[in-house]
Amino acid sequence: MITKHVERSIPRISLRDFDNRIDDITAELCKAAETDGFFSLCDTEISAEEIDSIFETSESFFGLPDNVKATVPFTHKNVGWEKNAQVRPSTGTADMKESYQMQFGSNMVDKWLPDSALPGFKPSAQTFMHKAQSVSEKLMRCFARGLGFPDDYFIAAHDVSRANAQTVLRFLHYFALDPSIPVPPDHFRAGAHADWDFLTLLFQPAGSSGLEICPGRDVVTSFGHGDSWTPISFARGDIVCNIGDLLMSWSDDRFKSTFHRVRAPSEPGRDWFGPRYSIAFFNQPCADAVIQGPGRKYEEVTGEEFTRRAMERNFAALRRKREELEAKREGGREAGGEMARAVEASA
Ligand SMILES: O=C(O)CCC(=O)C(=O)O
Ligand SMILES: [Fe+2]
Repeated sequence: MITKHVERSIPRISLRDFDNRIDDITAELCKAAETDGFFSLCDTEISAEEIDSIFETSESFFGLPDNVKATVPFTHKNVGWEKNAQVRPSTGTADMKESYQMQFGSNMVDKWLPDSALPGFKPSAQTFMHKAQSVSEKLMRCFARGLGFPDDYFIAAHDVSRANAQTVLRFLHYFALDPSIPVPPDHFRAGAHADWDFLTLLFQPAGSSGLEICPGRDVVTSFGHGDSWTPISFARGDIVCNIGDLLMSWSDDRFKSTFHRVRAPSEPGRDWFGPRYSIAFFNQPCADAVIQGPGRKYEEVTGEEFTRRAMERNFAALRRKREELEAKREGGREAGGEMARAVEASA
């Protein structure tokens, strides 16, 4: 599919003087959530230097040999390391990346490398997770207010001090590509998807390009997206945030969980072909959190059930995509056969 690029700008929201400005910030956040579902944050408690430093930590992890990273493999508890293994239903092909996911709770047992493998890694990752959680809790307070819930309603549902917390910090490394070898059009660094968490915080070194968004989704139960994409750039030290399917559902579809992707570089001279690093913090509900919007549009579900259904929808969409690709390949083989017969007949 040919990409149509559309200029849009996402709002930049300052968290300066948060306690005194909470109502103004709430209004800005809700407006952003109701439109494109993406916004960037500045003046947070995470400094640009802290973001630089966590990228050094992430690069040191990815610099380890694969056989060391493979000692903490990805599991269905949504933690651990994977490489070339995440297939998106939108593409049917694996993202060109590796990633390592960490959590706060008991799912991380045996999923941290020993300190001798990467001295200081675990405490620096955990310190950063707590800072990202603290920024997230400010946003949760505002979104609760905006929806008419008590201020600490979403914070309690995402309590990372509980053993059944599911919130994730994800380090991502998209591989360097050779500019002389064109990437097929259906291959992406990260294929189009919507996040199924409550709210995602994204960090990038300034100047890394590739992230694109495609707003326009009306209901959380639909899987499709349009074809008008907008590139998003990051100012140094800013955090780009997006609403996930869980908050879209919890707001009765008022706040939008928007499709996004990371395009592969395609034009030497314009695009960056070197490695790309990013960090995502996914706010996931505790397994026993009870989820229902103020207007009760969707039936009440637990955090565990919501996640299970989101994964099921994802796998069903992936199955459909695989069948579609298989049918195309069969069609291609048959058309190829017809062509061969036609050539034979005309020879
Ligand atoms: O790397 C990025 O910029 C985006 C990553 C992302 O969307 C994800 O992992 O869900
Ligand atoms: Fe995402």
